[in-house]
Amino acid sequence: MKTTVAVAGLGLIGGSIAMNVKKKDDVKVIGFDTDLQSLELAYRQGVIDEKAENLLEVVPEVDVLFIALPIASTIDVLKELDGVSLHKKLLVTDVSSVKNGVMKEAAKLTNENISFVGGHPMSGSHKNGFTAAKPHLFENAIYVLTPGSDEEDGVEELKNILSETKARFLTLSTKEHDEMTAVISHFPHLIASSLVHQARKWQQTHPELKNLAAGGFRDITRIASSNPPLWQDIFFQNNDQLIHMLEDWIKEMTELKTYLQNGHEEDTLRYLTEAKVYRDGLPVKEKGAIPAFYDIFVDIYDQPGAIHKVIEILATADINIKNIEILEIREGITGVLRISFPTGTEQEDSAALLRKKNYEVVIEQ
Ligand SMILES: NC(=O)c1ccc[n+]([C@@H]2O[C@H](COP(=O)([O-])OP(=O)(O)OC[C@H]3O[C@@H](n4cnc5c(N)ncnc54)[C@H](O)[C@@H]3O)[C@@H](O)[C@H]2O)c1
Ligand SMILES: O=C(O)C(=O)C[C@]1(C(=O)O)C=C[C@@H](O)C=C1
Repeated sequence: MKTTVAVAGLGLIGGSIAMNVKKKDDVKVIGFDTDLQSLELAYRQGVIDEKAENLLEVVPEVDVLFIALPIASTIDVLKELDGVSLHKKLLVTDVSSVKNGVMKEAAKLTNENISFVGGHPMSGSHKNGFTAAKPHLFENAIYVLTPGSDEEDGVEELKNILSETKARFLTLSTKEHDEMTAVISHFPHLIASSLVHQARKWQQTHPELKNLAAGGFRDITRIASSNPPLWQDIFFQNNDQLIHMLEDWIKEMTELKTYLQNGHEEDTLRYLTEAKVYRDGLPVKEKGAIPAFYDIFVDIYDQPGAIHKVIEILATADINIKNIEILEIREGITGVLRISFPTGTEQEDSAALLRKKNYEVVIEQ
C-alpha cells in the first residue's frame, strides 16, 4: 500500500525534503504552500503528486506530515491539527531551527492518532524558496531528531521515509538542541549581521570600503544574506539562549579589549592560537561545520574562456565536479577557482592533470 506524505511549505527545506521522499517507491507526496507559484512549480517538476488547497482537509488521508514552515506558523499548524478528526495514525514532524516552542506545543496535543517527532536538518542555505531547493541538500548532514517520550516507532518511520536524503540522524533533547544550535548557528548569524552593519557605517566615511571587502569579510558574513524574516523568527524562538550568549560574548570582548589597551601581546596570541586549533579540528570531510567536499584551488587569469579551459580539462578526463566557486577575481588580476569533488581520488587526479597543463594548484588538506 502507498504511504501518503504531505509537505506543508515547499520552500528551501520543504522542497528539498519532498524531492527526496518522492524518490521512494510507493509514496504519494501531497504539497501545500500559500505561495501558489511554488506549489505549481513543485507539481510541474514532479516533486509532488498532488497540490492541496487546504492542509487540514487532506490531513485525514496522510500518513506522514512534514511541516516545513516558519517556526511561528509551524506552531499554529500544530494547534489546528489537534482538532482534526482522524481515522488512522498520523506521524507529524517539523524542520524548525529552534525546538523549544514547537516541542512545547506538540506536548499539548491530545489527538490520540497523532504522534510527533521534532526534526531539524543541519543543512541549509542563505537562499530561500522552492527554486533554492535541491535533492542533495542533506547528504551527509546531521539531521537532528527530538522525539517526545515513547516515540521510538515514529523515529524509525521517519528515518525510513527520509532514507534518500543520506542524512545522518542524531537524537537530542530539546534543551541540548537549542543550546548547541544557539552556539554554532544562531549566534554566529547575529554576529555576521552586526559585522555588516559596522561596515555599512564605516562606508559613510570611507566610500572605497566596499571595494576592499575581500575573501575574509565575504566568508564571515555570507549568512547575513539569509532571509531576514526566517532569522527574526529564529532569534525570538531562541531568545533566552541568545541573550545569555550575547552577555558572555560582551564579557569576552571586554577582556580582549583590555589585552589590546594594555599591550598583552602574549594573551592575544594565545587567544588567536586557541581559536585556530579548535577551528582546524572541526570535522571537514563530513557535512557539518565545514562542507563535505574535497577541494582544490586553481589560479586563473581574468580572461574570457579561462574558466571554460579548466572545466574542459576535467570534463575530458570524465571527472565529476560537485561545485565551482570563483574567489577574488578582479579585473586583470589572477583569480582563484575553488573546485569541489565528491572524493579524494578525484581531487588528487584533477590536481595532477591541471599541474601537467601548467596550472598552479593547491590541494585543500
Ligand atoms: N534556511 C535554512 O538554512 C534552514 C535550515 C534548516 C531548517 N530550517 C527551517 O526550515 C523552515 C523553513 O525554512 P526555509 O528556509 O525552507 O524557508 P522558505 O522561505 O524557503 O520556505 C518556507 C515556505 O513556506 C511557505 N509558507 C510560509 N508561511 C506559510 C503558511 N502559513 N502556510 C503555508 N505555506 C507557508 C512559503 O511560501 C515558503 O514556500 C523554518 O522553520 C526554518 O527554521 C531552515
Ligand atoms: O548554510 C547556511 O546558510 C545556513 O545558515 C544553514 C544553517 C546553519 O548552519 O546555521 C542555518 C539554519 C539552520 O537551522 C541550519 C543550518
